[in-house]
This record gives sequence, C-alpha cells and structure tokens, in this order.
Amino acid sequence: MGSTLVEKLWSRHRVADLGDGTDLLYVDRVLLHERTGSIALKELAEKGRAVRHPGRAFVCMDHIVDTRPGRGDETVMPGGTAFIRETRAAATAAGIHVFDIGHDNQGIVHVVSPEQGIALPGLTLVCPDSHTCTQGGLGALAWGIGSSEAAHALATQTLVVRRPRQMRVRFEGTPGPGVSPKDMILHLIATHGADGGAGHAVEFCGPAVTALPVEGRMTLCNMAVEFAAWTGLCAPDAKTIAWIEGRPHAPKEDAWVAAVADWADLHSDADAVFDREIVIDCADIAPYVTWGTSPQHAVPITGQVPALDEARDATAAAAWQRALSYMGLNPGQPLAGLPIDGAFIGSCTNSRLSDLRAAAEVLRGRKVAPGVRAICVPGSMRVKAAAEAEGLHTIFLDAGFEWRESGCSMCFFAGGEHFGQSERVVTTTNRNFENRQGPGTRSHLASPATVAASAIAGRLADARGHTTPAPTGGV
Ligand SMILES: CC(C)[C@H](C(=O)O)[C@@H](O)C(=O)O
Ligand code: SF4
Repeated sequence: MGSTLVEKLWSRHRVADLGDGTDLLYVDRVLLHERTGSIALKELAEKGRAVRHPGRAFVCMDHIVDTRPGRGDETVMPGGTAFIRETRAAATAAGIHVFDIGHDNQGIVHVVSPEQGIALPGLTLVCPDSHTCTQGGLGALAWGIGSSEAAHALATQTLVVRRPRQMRVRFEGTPGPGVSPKDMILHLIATHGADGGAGHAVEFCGPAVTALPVEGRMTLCNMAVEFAAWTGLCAPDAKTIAWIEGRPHAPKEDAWVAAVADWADLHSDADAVFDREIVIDCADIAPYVTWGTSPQHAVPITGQVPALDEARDATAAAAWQRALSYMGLNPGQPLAGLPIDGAFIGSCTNSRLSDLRAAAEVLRGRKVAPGVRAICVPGSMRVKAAAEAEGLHTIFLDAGFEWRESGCSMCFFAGGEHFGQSERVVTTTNRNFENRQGPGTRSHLASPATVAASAIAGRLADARGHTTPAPTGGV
C-alpha cells in the first residue's frame, strides 16, 4: 500500500512512537510573532531553558504593529508596545532572527516565511498561530500550536503530536471566470461545514489545484483551519520549485539540486489510502461572500441570506438567527447590493502580490464609492515594494484606498486597529466572527476582486460585472 503525502512527511520526522496515537516529531522551523511568541519566549526564560537552535527559529512583528505610514513601536492597542519590545529583546538575546518594524522584510509571518524560503517542501514548521497551515501550500507540514508548545519546540526542536486522520479534497474541472482560490475554499467550507475537516490533515489536489499559482494554493491552505482541519497542504511541483528558487533562506547550489531531487517524492502515491475524500466540481463554484458570523455562512454573491428552515437542525437555525441579528440582515435578503461602510484587502489569506494584482485589475481607473473606507495592507514589506515597483499602489491610491505598511491590521481587532460599531465591511480576511474586525463590526468575507468591486459600488458587488440590485434594507 502506498503512502499519502502527510504519511511521508510524518515518517521523515518521527523521532519516536509514543504508543498512544501520538508521536514525537522533529520540528524543522519554529516561527513566532509578538502576540503569542512573546509568551513562549517568556515561558522559556522563566524555566531557565535555552533555545536549542536559534538559527531554526524566526520572529515576525505582525499582529500588534501599527500599519499607518511612518509607524514606530507605538500601537493602537493599549500596551501593545510592550509586547513588541519584550519580544524583540528576548529574541535578540536568544540569537533568533527578527523580521522587525522598519525592515524591508517585515510582514505577516505566514507571508514572510514562504517568501523568505524559510518554509520549504518537506519541512515541519510550527507557530503559535492557527493559520500556520497557510505554509502547507508549498508542500510543508505546517501547523498551529499553543504558546507552551512553542516554548517546548524552541527548547527541544521536537513536539508530541497526535496522528491526524487523512483527507483528500479534490477540485475537479476548471473554475469559471472570476472564481478565485478564496471562492474555492469558501465553497468547500459552506458545503461541508466549518467542522468538516475536524481531526484531519487535508491534502488539496486535483486539476484545479495543480493549475493554481503557488500563492493561490496558500490561500486554500490558509483556511484549512476554518474547516477545522489540523492542517492543509498541496504537493509541491515544478511551479513550487520555480517559486522558491533564489529566495534568501532556500538551499543554494549543490544543496538546491539535492533538495529538488528529494522533493520529487513529495506526493501521495497512486494507491495511498485516505480516511475521507471530498470531490468538488469547480463548475459549481461561484464568487462567494459570507452573510453570517462563521466562514461556513457563505453563499454565491448572486445568492440570498438563507431561510431559517434551510438550517440542518434547530441548533443551526438558532445560530443563524443570532448571526443574522449581529449582521443586521434578514432571511431571504439578496447579498449583492447591500451597502457597505468599509473594504479591507489584507491578511495572510489574501495579501500576496497576486491578490493585490487581482484587486488592482478591478480598481484601475475607478473610484471607491463615497462614504466607504477602503484599506489595503500588503502581506509583507516585500509584497508592498513589489506592488509599488509595478505601480499597483498608484491604482489603489487613485481609487481612494489607504495604502499601508504591512501587518495583520484590521484582520484582527485584538491587535488594536479596527472598523467601527455596526459598520458593514467586505474583507479578504478569513474570519467573520463577532467583533473580529472591531466592536460590533459586520464582516463579509470575499475574494480580493469581490472586495475591490464592492468598494467601487459602495455595496456588495459581483466582480464579474453583474448589475447589483437596489438595497433591500437591514434589520
Ligand atoms: C493571535 C493568534 C493566536 C491568532 C491565531 O492563532 O490565529 C490570530 O492570528 C488569528 O488569526 O486569530
Ligand atoms: S493576518 Fe489575521 S489570520 Fe493571519 S495571522 Fe494575522 S491575525 Fe491571524
């Protein structure tokens, strides 16, 4: 019997079978950020333990940092500066590299690690952050952990991990025009539930995944955790290799040749056995937008808020009711045409160069509707510089977008930056939970193109150019 990709990566890293369904795995890279990494570093210091391999750990300043131009260590979040300074001091003392504020390479950890060549096919990577799975898009086994586990990984370069079940999600066919990786993953979560991947490592595959650019695969994998999966990943291929070659931390010369030869085995064997398989026909996928407070509350942009009697049971109906009252919506209401107050392009889901290009294509020569606050936060300072080198910033600025420095920003109100009470925001982020982007803020998740088209229309809009119906009012 053949092996799945996850089984191959697992057996390459297994140090010991602990006999209770868990294994001790070797951890190749430990990534940290100032929000939770600070806690891990503090825990380590309190226990008097050293970082075993400082060269295999990396810190990114992203969650709390200010993203306004001209920023320093000051933060919108009260007390945030202390997180930044303590993390910097502890990391520097331990000899860990910091992608710091003011540096060309600063940015969101899940964007910076791949673009620096820190995440590579076949490696195990951990970070005290749930969206570490993003990096599975390169064929790495990358998963989110807690701060105490991060302290353990820093001290020992190993972790105890429960063996996940194996799932394959196969995207067949070709997505229609205007259907992006974000729409593919929202479709999966909407149709199979936000708990659909629980307990599983999910391999995304099939012709539509093979056809995706590497950055799009990262968008798919980013939201594996919103599907409750332990992680997500895609087998590396020639596109992955081309994308990685020459990046600062990627292997060089002979080591590069050896690495590429090694990566050739990083795919599921034809006779590999999965515990579960989901097959999706891409012809069924439209541009998606969420109407509620879970990523599974998603429908095509041409659709309506569902009727409560469409919920699978009374508990789900009650959750829908609560979500609708938070969102200020009614069952049956069309999504397209809903007036918006804000538009946000950013986050580890959709802030790479390809995402900014997709948005800019829609924005070129057009203006954000009056009254809409539109913000673009590139995923890293390198993404920002690359976008500026091709003039994308001019398109965003001319349209009326704010063009900011990199960080998590308004993906995550707990970092300080936020939208206003009851404001309706269309956003490329991955979580539409209550208060996620600000107190009472109503978040609609969508692709970069949908966010751009909506910013221009001043209401949720189909980027494919459908006419948007007049608004029908809210609760
Ligand atoms: C702060 C951090 C622990 C958190 C996460 O784990 O995902 C954040 O990045 C988020 O997206 O909610
Ligand atoms: S961009 Fe958002 S989802 Fe990603 S790591 Fe930062 S806070 Fe979490």
